[in-house]
Parts: sequence; C-alpha cells; structure tokens
Amino acid sequence: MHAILHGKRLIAFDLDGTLVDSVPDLAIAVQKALGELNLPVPEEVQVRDWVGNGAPMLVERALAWAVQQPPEANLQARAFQAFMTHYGSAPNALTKLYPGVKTALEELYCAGFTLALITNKPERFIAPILEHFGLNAWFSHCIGGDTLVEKKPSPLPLLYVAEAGSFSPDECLMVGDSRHDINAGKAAGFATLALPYGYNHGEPVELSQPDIVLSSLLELVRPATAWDRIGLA
Ligand SMILES: O=C(O)COP(=O)(O)O
Ligand SMILES: [Mg+2]
Repeated sequence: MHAILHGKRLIAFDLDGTLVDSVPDLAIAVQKALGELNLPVPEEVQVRDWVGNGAPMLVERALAWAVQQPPEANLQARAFQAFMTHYGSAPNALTKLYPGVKTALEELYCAGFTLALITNKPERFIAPILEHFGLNAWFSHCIGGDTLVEKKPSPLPLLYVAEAGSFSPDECLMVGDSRHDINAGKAAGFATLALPYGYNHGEPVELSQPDIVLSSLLELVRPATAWDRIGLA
C-alpha cells in the first residue's frame, strides 16, 4: 500500500475521468441533444473540456458554444432534458474502465478501507455504470451532483460521507482527476490524490497542488519498489 494511505480509513473516489473514461458516451448524448435542436454539434475533444461541474453545466457550456451567447432558460431546459434522455439510454456503450481500477478497488476494499463514490454526475446514472462494470458492491456511499444541496468543489459531499462513517477528515483521502476534486478535498481537510489522465478543462491537475499525483490507481496498492524506480526490476 502507498504511504499516503497511512492513517487513512475512508477513500472517496471521483467517477468520470478517475474510474471510467466516460467522455465518448457523454459526447454522443450532447451531440444528439444539440442536433435535435438544429444547433451546431461539437466534437468529442471539445466536450472533454466541458465535463467536471455536472450535467446542467455541461449542457450550458455546449449551448454557449453552439449559440455563441449564454443560452435562454427554455433552450437550456430542452437541451438538458434531451441530454438526460440520450445519456440515460446508453451510458456504457463506449465508456471504459481505466487500467488498474478494478484491482485497486478490490484490494483496498479487502484491506478494510471504507470506499465512497463522490461524483458531480447526476445520481441516477451512478448505479447503471457501477453495475455494468461490477463495481457497485465496494462503495458504502455513492453521492451524485444532485444528491445534496452542494456539489464539488464544495466540501459538503466529502464531509457528509466522512460523518456518515464516523471518520475525521484527517482519516480521509479524496482521489480525483480535476481541480474540483482537489479543491473539495482540501476544503474538507482530506488528503488529496490526483490522477493526470482524466478531464480537467484542458489544464494539468498538478496546478491545484494535490498532495500526490499517481499515474494509475494501481500505484496506490502496488507502489513501485526502489528497484522499479531505478529501472532494475
Ligand atoms: O459529471 C461531471 O461533470 C463530472 O463528474 P465527476 O465528478 O465524476 O468527474
Ligand atoms: Mg472527474
């Protein structure tokens, strides 16, 4: 186990860009929603930079790009409804687990850590994705962007799961791919671990100064030995 886990008992994981590469399916739902409204349709690479603050903001950013101004409430409501329908009908068509995720979650769970999922994604999509990948049994709490009154970067969802498990913040670690995860973790008093392969609005997540950056979740349970580091393993 990695040294950052010393003294920790609760590990809270982000979902999109941390456990699953979900942008291909998010992009298709955005493209279908805007296409139905006869608006320009963005590329997947653009959608990638709009993910992170939940589905309403994803749709708002897509509309602002498509109509070149802040969208009217009526257009936002129609596009949001269409996005939710399309994404809900195929949340796992192209979505993939990142390498090492399953092994890491299983080993952490078996080692006695309490695992929580804290995503800004709407709550209704969490179970279909976790069940599809066989991850649902490992999480004691799953919090979506619309579960509580505030979402990340607010510390509220993190403090909620800590309190629910009777953990103090210094016993907790937040693991995520974006500045919203790291900022929420710091505000909650959690240690913070960033993964650099996800979605962070096109910026390196290192800019948020997480306590540690690992290239894969596998490094959390199988830290490189000294021999690996000097290339002799
Ligand atoms: O839905 C989003 O915008 C991001 O979701 P995440 O918090 O799991 O990265
Ligand atoms: Mg994320």
